[in-house]
Amino acid sequence: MTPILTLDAVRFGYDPEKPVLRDIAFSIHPGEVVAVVGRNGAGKSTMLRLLNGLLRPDAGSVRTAGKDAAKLKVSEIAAHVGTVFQAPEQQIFNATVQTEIAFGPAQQCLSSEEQQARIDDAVARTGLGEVLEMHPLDLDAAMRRFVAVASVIACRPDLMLFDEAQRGLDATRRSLLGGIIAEEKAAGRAIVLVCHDMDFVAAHADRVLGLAEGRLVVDAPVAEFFSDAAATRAVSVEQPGIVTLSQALDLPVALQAPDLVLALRKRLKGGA
Ligand SMILES: Nc1ncnc2c1ncn2[C@@H]1O[C@H](COP(=O)(O)OP(=O)(O)OP(=O)(O)O)[C@@H](O)[C@H]1O
Repeated sequence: MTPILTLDAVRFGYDPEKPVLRDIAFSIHPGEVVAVVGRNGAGKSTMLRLLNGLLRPDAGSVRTAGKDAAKLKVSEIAAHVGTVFQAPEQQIFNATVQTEIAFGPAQQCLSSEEQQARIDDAVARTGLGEVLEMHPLDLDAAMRRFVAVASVIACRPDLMLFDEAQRGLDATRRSLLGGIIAEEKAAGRAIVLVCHDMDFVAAHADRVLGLAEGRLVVDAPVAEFFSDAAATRAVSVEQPGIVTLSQALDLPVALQAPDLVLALRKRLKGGA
């Protein structure tokens, strides 16, 4: 399968003499949900900015949709890579929720019917139907986040970057965001989550990229990563409670409560 995006031997430093990221190499394929983890300052947000072209590597290459990203403008990369930034107020610039969500599809070569269909779909899936005429910055922080999410999903990019998009959301909205991630994955789009919340990673990611000391020290399927104490230690994250519990019960690694319940039921029936 052709990757959506490939990094090869990427090095970057805000001061080129002091690289924040070194020798970074990985590819992202359609339908993957990839979590980027690591301690504060490990370089996660910097890596996202290399993926969406806001930063350019000092060495190495980024290929986006099969092309050398060095030859693409940020706007050309944005047609393939959409970003929900940590602070949505930094990306929101329209006076109503409706016009904010409509902005992206209007930049694409789409019929007005297709634009409207994408806007309606994004509004319905993010639950913003009641606030379309409001100024996005008059909404609470969680709703503002969903305005940013709706603006990105309405563009249907190949790859979406969510920088701590789950942070501060209540259980209902976390579940709404998780559902959107699953729907986008099912539609063959890829998602990168920069995330400090390991329960969210366990529930929604397929694969983990772990950064430490500016290097990619983990690239593993999520269950394998959380089962490996040395790997979680290397990137300074804790195992989610559900993984600790399944290991304590000597069951296969569960990433969500229903998996654990299933494994327990199987054991009680004498099946495991
Ligand atoms: N605009 C900038 N100019 C100079 N240095 C920066 C800039 N942005 C980040 N840094 C530095 O680069 C390093 C990596 O920062 P980055 O924000 O990418 O880490 P992070 O893993 O996303 O951290 P956090 O988990 O706290 O968000 C840190 O040492 C940070 O201080």
